[in-house]
Amino acid sequence: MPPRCSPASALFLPFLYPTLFRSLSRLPRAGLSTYAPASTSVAENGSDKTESSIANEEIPVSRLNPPPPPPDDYAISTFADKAKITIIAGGGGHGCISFLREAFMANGPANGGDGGHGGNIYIQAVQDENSLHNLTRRRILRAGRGRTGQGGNRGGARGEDVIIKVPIGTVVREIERIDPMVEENILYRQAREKEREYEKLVREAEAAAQASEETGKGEGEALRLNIDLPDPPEHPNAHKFVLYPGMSSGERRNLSLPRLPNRERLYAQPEPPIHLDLSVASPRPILLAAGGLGGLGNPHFVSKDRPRPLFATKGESAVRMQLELELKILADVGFVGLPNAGKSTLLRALTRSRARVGNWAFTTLQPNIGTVVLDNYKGRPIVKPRSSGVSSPSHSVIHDATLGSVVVSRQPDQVQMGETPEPRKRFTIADIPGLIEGAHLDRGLGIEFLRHVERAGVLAFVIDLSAGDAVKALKSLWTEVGLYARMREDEEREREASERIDWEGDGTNLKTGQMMVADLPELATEPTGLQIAAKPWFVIATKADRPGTEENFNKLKEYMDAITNGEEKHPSNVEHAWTEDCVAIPVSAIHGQGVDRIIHWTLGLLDD
Ligand SMILES: Nc1nc2c(ncn2[C@@H]2O[C@H](COP(=O)(O)OP(=O)(O)OP(=O)(O)O)[C@@H](O)[C@H]2O)c(=O)[nH]1
Ligand SMILES: [Mg+2]
Repeated sequence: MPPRCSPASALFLPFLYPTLFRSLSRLPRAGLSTYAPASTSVAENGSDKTESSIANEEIPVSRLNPPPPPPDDYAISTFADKAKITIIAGGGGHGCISFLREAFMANGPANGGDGGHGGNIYIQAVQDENSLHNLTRRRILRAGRGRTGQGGNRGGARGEDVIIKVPIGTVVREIERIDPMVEENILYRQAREKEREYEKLVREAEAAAQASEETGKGEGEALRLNIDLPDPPEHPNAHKFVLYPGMSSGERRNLSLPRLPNRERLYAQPEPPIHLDLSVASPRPILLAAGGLGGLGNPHFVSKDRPRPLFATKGESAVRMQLELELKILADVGFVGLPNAGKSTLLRALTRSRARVGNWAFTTLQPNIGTVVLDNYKGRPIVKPRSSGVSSPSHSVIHDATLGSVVVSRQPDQVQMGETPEPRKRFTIADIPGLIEGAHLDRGLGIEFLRHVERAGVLAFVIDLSAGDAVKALKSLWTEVGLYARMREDEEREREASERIDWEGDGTNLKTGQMMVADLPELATEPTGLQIAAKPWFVIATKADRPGTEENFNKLKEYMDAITNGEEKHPSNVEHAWTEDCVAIPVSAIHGQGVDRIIHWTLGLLDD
């Protein structure tokens, strides 16, 4: 692998505004070590090349300045961050009707096996997955059905379980559920009601006949025979039985079905609506849909009066659910920037990422994640917690060419024992496709990708100093981010409102169609946009190696200072947004310069 930053590249680096760093008090002195202060200013060089489209022809090809990907590069892996799937748990297998038959034993005892239970559907967040594209292709996932029981008391096999593996950061929402057991329970209650009414009528007729006999009118028998009763209602559970196919019509007429035993599902079906935020790897799969119970074989119904039951029960039908999955990548830092600003180059400079880089807009079409390794994989503690004030100067930042990553390390003799909390060993960065002005109107690639930085602890706005007014660029980026935050808050409120609506009763009252709104606290009235604007943020002013960028940086720095001092409003115009310590850090990602500052500054913000 070529070195991250070739020694020759320093020759091309006239300066990175050394005088401006003094105000960045958070930054350790050691962190400044990779900067090569220069005595000449590029502005003085009088170069008028300030367009972002300037090709980096004079910079040697390296890991940070890779040759452009071929136009027919099909190596881009598929990525999906949204999926709608239907899951169908396995139904239970039917119970078996069978009798032992042996030589000299034509009519042996009942020996039908029970049906197998249906398979369950689980979900699990795992490290190895990073996209939902597999699920978007499958759409319907079914667990295995339980097998029917067999003669000779052999139970049916259990249906196979399905485990849906999703990336960490997936949010699962239930949209619709059809649980046949709930419907069956409602029908059962209605059928029982009818049965009770019928039993009452019979009892009343019996009492009238009894009374007539007692008064000596002798009409009791006649009355009993002439009772004008409706046809007896069907057994409430009749549909749950499988009948012996060889049953004679006489046997069918005299068949009296028993009450079914109360059976609990093997695994408790989670209450609706399911809402999971899988923000950490799940140690065990989480149950989404429980399989149906297997039916009972005919030996379960043997009694003194019924030695040869000619029926068994059917397996339970299983739950079907529609789920919406949304992947919101969980990175510690989110890069937000205009297209071609240099985000992916910066990600390469900070991590071992192989993100695509190209001198045109929308090179990145899907999020890239990189990990900044801080402990050289040796578990050495490295960074003091922020509460101790300014970052310790005892840390040094080096570019580890062998690891290809930036490593921040502390001298072993300076490791202090008993430090709490445990120092961070790595952090992750999400690089998303560029945002353009009007992205909220679906211009460019839209603002949907912002969901991958929505949950980041820190936002880093990557601004190309050679592409015109940096302050304007920052403002327009924040406008898009602010609009996105409001849109998300609106969506969240709508979802919450719809979850509060409950149909009255258990469904028996559906005629009235009355809605009840649960007695919950009032919903917030207006979206504030604070969800994102309250996050700590800073600006990474990149391509600082290009000539004529210092003035632009100066203006940006002034603007950032004004925000910190309260002279300027937060660029998103959101009230109470984070304006504590707004800085702009100039870097030259292509030369790997300034990236150590980003690491230190980020660590400071993350540990806050
Ligand atoms: N001179 C110079 N060029 C840079 C620097 N950083 C990036 N570039 C160049 O800028 C161009 C765009 O870089 P990318 O990293 O692909 O930009 P991006 O922001 O990821 O672009 P999109 O993915 O399209 O949003 C490439 O030609 C890089 O070589 C830098 O610090 N200095
Ligand atoms: Mg990119």
